[in-house]
Amino acid sequence: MFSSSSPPPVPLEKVFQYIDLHQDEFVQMLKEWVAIESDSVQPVPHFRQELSRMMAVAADTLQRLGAHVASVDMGSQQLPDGQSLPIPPVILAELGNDPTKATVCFYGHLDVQPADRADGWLTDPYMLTEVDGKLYGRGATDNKGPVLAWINAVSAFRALEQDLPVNVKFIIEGMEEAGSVALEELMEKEKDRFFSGVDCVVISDNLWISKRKPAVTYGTRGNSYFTVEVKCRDQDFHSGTFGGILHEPMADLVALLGSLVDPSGHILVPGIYDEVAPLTEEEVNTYKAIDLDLEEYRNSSQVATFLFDTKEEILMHLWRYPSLSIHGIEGAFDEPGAKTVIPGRVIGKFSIRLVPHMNVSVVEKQVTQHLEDVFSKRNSSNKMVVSMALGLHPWIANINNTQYIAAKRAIRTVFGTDPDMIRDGSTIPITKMFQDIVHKSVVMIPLGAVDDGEHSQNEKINRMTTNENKAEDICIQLFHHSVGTRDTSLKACCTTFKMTGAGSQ
Ligand SMILES: Cn1cncc1C[C@H](NC(=O)CCN)C(=O)O
Ligand SMILES: [Zn+2]
Ligand SMILES: [Zn+2]
Repeated sequence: MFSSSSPPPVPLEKVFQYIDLHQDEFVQMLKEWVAIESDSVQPVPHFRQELSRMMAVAADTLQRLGAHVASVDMGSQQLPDGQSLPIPPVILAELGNDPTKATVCFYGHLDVQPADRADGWLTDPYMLTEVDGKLYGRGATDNKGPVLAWINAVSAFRALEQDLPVNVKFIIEGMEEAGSVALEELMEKEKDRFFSGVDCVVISDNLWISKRKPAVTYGTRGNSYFTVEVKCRDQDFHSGTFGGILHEPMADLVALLGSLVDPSGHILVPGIYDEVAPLTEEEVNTYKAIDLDLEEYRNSSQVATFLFDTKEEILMHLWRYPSLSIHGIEGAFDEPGAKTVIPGRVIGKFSIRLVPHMNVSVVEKQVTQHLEDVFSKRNSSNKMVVSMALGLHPWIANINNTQYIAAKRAIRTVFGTDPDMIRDGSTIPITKMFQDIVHKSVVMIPLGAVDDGEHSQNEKINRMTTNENKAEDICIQLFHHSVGTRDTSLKACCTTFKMTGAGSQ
């Protein structure tokens, strides 16, 4: 239980001032972190070296803060082609272990999506560049900026020799963008060790849905990621000397991929909607309350027309219905020019975003069965292999949990408004592990803006969160807010930090 307006336990003005004065240093640090090409998606040794350098830099930063830091060796990853690559260590760091204080555990990741200037970046993706208060660079918003924001907030207290109102733990990984490889084993191992005593888990790895209104996130979709290989032989063919007498792998694959979803976005895999949670009227009302300007959303995403016309339908199809996306074809000819090849072996990649109460292994069976049915009707002599490369569960939180009440109160303090209670269509694999393995509930406090361009070209984070009511003023930014319920008696630690790099303009 909370007292509704207990004053913050430390004089926060000094902390805010410190943050304002040191923001250029924080941006400089982000620049150094962005310069590290910690790409976990492309499985090549160079990037894995960059990843371990990234984790070492972060471990060092936390150590200098006075944290007790462990870098946990995660072994190596076996790739389908037989190659083995090192997995970057996971950082487990602790600062403070006062049994009278609540313990907040922050999760973040320091790996990034691939980025290549040639993909259409206006600036070097690994060189943080500020334009009009926007800090462009790969990982700026996903997730290096937010991780640093949390570290900066702690460092402000340390620099001012102010007692932190909570104990803080950090778990920081380097494989999130690759599906958090091997993380589950670590969570099992640490559930009664590192995570014991944790009162609340906070993740800042998603975006607001609005440009104006801050948000708290209570659900994410899961993901089942499939590869479907169609093979005639390992080498390509000349289409002049073989075209006309072969079952072509690409033709099979295009038909298979074409059988997955209809033009309205409806997934064609039989049974796939069977377990989707039924929609209640009460739930529809929650979408009505969300601040989403469809016109602005369309414009900022540069999409002329979405599949749906209303805010409620759009939100439901992002958050509470599954979706199927086709990602690419390995082995296909994808260069400019008119090469006359018949690829001998191709691998299609697609994924289905999962929602409550869909089950990963049921979906795996349904998809495999569907593809086998479609393939067998083609009477192709090629070989088809379907496999599910990732199976990540959907997550939904109970928004009546104490940390949601705390998060709302923190946002009200900083922004003078209640947050939108949102879900997110993407997946943060660790969240469900916190729920199912460690039995800790998670609150997500997004720090990024709706137009930050996660995973896209010209990813950015804003230097400042601008509160509309305060126009050009430097606005207060939410960093960290926590409520401890360590004893049966109420213990509310309401702490609000300012930071650089949060929110939206
Ligand atoms: C790697 N991977 C494969 N399937 C799902 C993922 C995670 C990835 N996570 C995010 O983007 C977090 C967004 N803040 C995603 O949802 O695509
Ligand atoms: Zn992320
Ligand atoms: Zn990401």
